[in-house]
Amino acid sequence: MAVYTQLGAEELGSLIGEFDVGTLRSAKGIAEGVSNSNWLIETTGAQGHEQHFILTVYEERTEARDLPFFLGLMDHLADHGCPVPATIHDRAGQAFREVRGKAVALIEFLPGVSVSAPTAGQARAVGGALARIHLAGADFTLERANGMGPAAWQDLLGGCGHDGLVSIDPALAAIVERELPAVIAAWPEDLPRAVIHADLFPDNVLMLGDEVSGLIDFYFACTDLAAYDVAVTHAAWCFDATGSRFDPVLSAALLEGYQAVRPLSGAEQAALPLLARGAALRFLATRAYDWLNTPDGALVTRKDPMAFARRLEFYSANPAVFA
Ligand SMILES: Nc1ncnc2c1ncn2[C@@H]1O[C@H](COP(=O)(O)OP(=O)(O)O)[C@@H](O)[C@H]1O
Ligand SMILES: N[C@@H](CCOP(=O)(O)O)C(=O)O
Repeated sequence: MAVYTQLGAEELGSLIGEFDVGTLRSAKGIAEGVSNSNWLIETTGAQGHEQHFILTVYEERTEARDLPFFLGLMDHLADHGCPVPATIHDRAGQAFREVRGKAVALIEFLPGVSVSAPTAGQARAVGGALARIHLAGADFTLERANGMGPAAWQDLLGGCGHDGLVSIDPALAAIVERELPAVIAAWPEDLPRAVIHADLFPDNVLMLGDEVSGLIDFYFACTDLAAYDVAVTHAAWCFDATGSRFDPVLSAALLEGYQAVRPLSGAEQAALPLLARGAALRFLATRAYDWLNTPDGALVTRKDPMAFARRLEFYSANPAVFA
């Protein structure tokens, strides 16, 4: 359930009144998502034709100081023809406002559904869409460091401690103690950089058939290695939900789709096995930390860290999947 901030009808109505989108007709809380509060908003529309939007109230995991980067990037990519929702600016031209001390933005609604069992055609389309945002972001002027890079994995997994990891699964501490130092020691710094999404899981992609109609949830976007984003997307799309079964057909399709738009250099290709181990560690780290630190009864559903420990083991044992 992702509506943490309750807003009354009057409050929503006056908030919508700050934008040139007509008046509020309905507001439905959206259950999907974990980080922020989202509503599907319907208005009478500025020209009298009904319109739909997403209203997002940014909760504690999204820093307001990062919003000019995230929302500016979404506008930039939308302007460059990528299937990314643009921000609706208020009458004063601002991309976000404040309500109850929290930042809030009105965002273009895009059609489509998030798939749970992707086809090869869908994986190919996602690879292509990822490559297009990497290219289109090249002239985006803002930069943001990756707050979920190797130093954060170390902090988060260190914060779990050996015993905490063992309490999640008896094998987990040994996997982390073997993989984390090895991946960090070999982490490349000299590969091409881009503005990356950094969290392009199936739930952050809207699809209509085999077409990508929306890339959403840019709230981990940052400036980092383009090939690392390929590795994150590979880890997110090419396994079953438990991380137990790798799908070589999806893998080939995703990589082909990406390379048809932005071919990887030899150095990027050679780094993919290591970058994929890093991607698996990144999601293992946040999931393990949340597993141990989310209070019982919290609204957020904890995600299984072992699903990424299994991916990590797979990538470590099978570097040839990227050959
Ligand atoms: N621009 C959009 N167009 C259509 N649906 C959207 C849009 N943005 C978000 N959604 C819907 O809201 C849900 C939650 O959004 P998301 O940004 O993933 O939240 P969170 O940051 O909390 O994970 C998505 O799964 C999707 O169903
Ligand atoms: N994709 C991450 C969790 C981040 O949640 P999101 O809803 O903001 O994409 C994971 O699966 O661990």
